[in-house]
Amino acid sequence: MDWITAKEYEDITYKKCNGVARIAFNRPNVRNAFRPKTTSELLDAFHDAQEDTSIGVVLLSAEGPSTKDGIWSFCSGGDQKARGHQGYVGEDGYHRLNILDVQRMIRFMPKAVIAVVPGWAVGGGHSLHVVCDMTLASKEHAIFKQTDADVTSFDGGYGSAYLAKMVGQKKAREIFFLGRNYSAQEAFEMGMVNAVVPHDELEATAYEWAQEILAKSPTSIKMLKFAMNLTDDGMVGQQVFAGEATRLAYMTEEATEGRNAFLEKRKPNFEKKWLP
Ligand SMILES: CC(C)(COP(=O)(O)OP(=O)(O)OC[C@H]1O[C@@H](n2cnc3c(N)ncnc32)[C@H](O)[C@@H]1OP(=O)(O)O)[C@@H](O)C(=O)NCCC(=O)NCCSC(=O)c1cc(O)c2ccccc2c1O
Repeated sequence: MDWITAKEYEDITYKKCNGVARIAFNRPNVRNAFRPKTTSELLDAFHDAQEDTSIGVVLLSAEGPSTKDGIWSFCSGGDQKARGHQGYVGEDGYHRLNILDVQRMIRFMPKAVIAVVPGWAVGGGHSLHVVCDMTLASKEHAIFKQTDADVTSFDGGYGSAYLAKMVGQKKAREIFFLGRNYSAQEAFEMGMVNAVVPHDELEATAYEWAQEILAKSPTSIKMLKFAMNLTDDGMVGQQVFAGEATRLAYMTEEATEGRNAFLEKRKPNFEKKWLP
């Protein structure tokens, strides 16, 4: 794989290769905890990947291991050192909970996003893997854990309610109420991980999965993602799906006729356009 750096950041790395974008947490010595700078950088990189028509799949991964103790992490959630009275405090002094913006970006972006989990996926880091379209986990090092109820910073949206749709209500409550550690294999068995992969093969496997998706029709992948989101996303899910339906409608003859009629100041002629 010939990854090319797309943009330099402080808290993340951002690379591209053959239709795949790889966005990776890069604070391994604090288990890849995120602070407002991290989330701003994530939003910027995800936005770039969304706009780039050569990119079809995004891998959300992590650099590592920690240079302090050699331990691998995906993300340990909000940086507790950056947490103030109302939320996480940015360099500008304002309090933010903007990881939820990142979740929505992943959820609503018209491209597949795969979480590549090389180690700890904890708290808000656990919620991030939940919101990604698929998850691949390191057989040796991935550990899934929910600490939200330990630190009074709970994700009442996708991180918990959507997780419950994924693994079942009883299991989701166990994950949040007990805050235990789960191995990649246990996470796979409960349905929140797609595959358990030997650590050395994790990144290559994620890239291969991305290449398989890239061979499919982009419109189909987008519409299928939004269709699967729709039932859980209420009116916003309908809006996102319907927006793409409108885009497809723009491509019809009748849309051209409607637009031309307006511009030519005449009545549109939709005769014989009532398709069965
Ligand atoms: C992840 C761990 C279970 C790993 O344990 P381990 O024993 O392997 O490592 P250490 O505990 O010794 O950590 C090494 C090193 O990293 C620092 N660190 C780890 N995690 C964080 C963190 N989240 N913030 C800051 N620093 C962290 C740790 O202090 C050590 O530093 P040294 O200087 O001492 O070397 C374990 O580390 C752990 O439990 N971490 C905390 C997990 C956690 O509670 N995360 C926050 C959950 S809440 C959250 O993420 C969240 C954020 C939001 O913005 C939300 C917004 C809206 C809704 C919900 C949100 C939300 O849930």
